[in-house]
Amino acid sequence: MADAFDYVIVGGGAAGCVLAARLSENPATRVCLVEAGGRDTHPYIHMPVGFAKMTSGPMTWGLVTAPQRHANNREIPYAQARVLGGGSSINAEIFTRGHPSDYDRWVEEGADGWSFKEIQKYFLRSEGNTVLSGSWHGTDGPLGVSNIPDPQLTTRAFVQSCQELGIPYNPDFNGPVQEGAGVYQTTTRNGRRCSAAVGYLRPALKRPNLTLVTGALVLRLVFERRRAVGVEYAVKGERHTARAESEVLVTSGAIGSPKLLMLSGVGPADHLRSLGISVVQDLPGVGQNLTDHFGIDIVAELKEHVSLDKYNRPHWMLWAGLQYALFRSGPVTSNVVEGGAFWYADGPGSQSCPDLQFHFLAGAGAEAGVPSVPKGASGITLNSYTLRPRSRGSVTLHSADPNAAPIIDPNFLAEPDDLRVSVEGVKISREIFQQPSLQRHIKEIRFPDFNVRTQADYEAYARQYGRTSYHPVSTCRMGRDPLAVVDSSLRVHGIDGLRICDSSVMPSLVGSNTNAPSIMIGEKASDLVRGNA
Ligand SMILES: Cc1cc2nc3c(=O)[nH]c(=O)nc-3n(C[C@H](O)[C@H](O)[C@H](O)COP(=O)(O)OP(=O)(O)OC[C@H]3O[C@@H](n4cnc5c(N)ncnc54)[C@H](O)[C@@H]3O)c2cc1C
Repeated sequence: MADAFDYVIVGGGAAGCVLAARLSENPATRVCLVEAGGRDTHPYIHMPVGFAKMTSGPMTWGLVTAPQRHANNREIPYAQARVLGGGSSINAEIFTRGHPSDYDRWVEEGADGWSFKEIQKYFLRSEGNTVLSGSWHGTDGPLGVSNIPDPQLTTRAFVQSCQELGIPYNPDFNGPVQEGAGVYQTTTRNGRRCSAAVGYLRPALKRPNLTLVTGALVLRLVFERRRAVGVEYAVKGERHTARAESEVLVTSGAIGSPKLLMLSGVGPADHLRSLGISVVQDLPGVGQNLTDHFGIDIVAELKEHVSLDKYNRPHWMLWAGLQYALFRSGPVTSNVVEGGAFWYADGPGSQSCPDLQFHFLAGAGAEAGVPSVPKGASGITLNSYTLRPRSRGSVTLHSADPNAAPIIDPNFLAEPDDLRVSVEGVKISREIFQQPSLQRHIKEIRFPDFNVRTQADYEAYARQYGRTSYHPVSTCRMGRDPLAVVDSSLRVHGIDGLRICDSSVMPSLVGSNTNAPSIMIGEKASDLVRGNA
């Protein structure tokens, strides 16, 4: 017999953990959270620097893109989390929230009630900032946010180089002004990562009305006529059913959510039929509109060992480990991607808000698939992307087998403007590296090398080296148009008892990293479900 709950939540990622914690606040509500990955016990998750070790391997789904037509037909590694906490357990911990105009645009795109003014309270409710306060910041929320205790020398040089280039210092990217350069705040507390699993779920797990099932791949949603009534999942090959007497809430992320809907018969009818899947609801937008930030890295070799690469050598690694174990300080408290900037491809004033974001990594070769410096040398990396790309891709099914990876086609650089803005990002990155504060540490910019000079060279570089920035969204877009999948209360069009409550519902990509916005969606979803919104 199936276990029965009021709510079954599919996917214990950033948004799913928020929802499970909020809905189980009412002791009379029975909540079940089902996660495909394991518990978040690995030490790399909790040490901020561990991010660099987790962009491939057992805590990811091991995905790659379809050949990217506009990026030299490369099949690009596509890291997405498969562990409790989802992306919030393996991400780079950068805490940014987008620009207020991103949310106001969502309203124009059909998401009534999601203007910045209306959703800001959810950002504030989630945020437990240990440094900043005032009308732009929450201090009491479950999501710990703090400053990087001891930014690397090269990070500080990066922020100064930006200023030398004319990009002003900004101590708070989440305040009234987004533009400028500074050191990111991170989702950490007391020198440890604060994922949604740590901040939200862990304290809630002691509640008897909250059931957590991990290592459980949800195979399909169960429908009675047009109502979702539960889920079928597999643990170690054994099948189980969890019944939802109120609603099924899908929070499987921008890749996992459309995949699960399509496996369950909700999606583009022709595509589903071609795979032998019976159609419950024809929704052509499921899996469409995939949007992601296409990040392009430049890498320099340093004259001396003044970046985190120094700690790749065993004796320094041991030293860093001891410092962290004894004092919770030192390089292990770094999220690696310490520095950042928001700026303009065509110069200040060219847009009403920045159209480029930069990430400075105090090291080289930290992430899977990114070029590095010669073995034994130390390096630094600067990544940039166009904040609001126009290219749209898709997630479709390879087969009706729930264990098969879907076809992920972000369609990077399909739109000429994305290439143009991206190239400006690479040029500005190079200029930042050429300013005095960083120049004094740099031996040689290795990627792009000195052969990259003309516009055509830069375009070729972007096509060859660009990659995911791990921000897929919009594959189950909120809205009213024919390609919208959910309404502004996150209910799936045409189906009862089913909502999608994660990054996949964003009407369009926000101009920043996407963890805090996904957590905000989880917060607002919890109010929509409880009828408090
Ligand atoms: C490597 C990496 C670095 C990033 N860096 C940053 C950063 O520094 N700052 C930032 O703001 N954002 C960052 N992001 C993005 C951010 O983490 C995501 O936007 C956010 O986690 C999305 O939340 P979500 O709840 O929509 O999905 P996720 O957090 O991905 O959660 C989805 C969960 O559902 C589970 N799942 C999927 N399918 C099923 C199924 N069929 N059955 C059961 N469970 C299932 C998955 O295992 C996963 O745990 C990064 C992401 C990654 C992957």
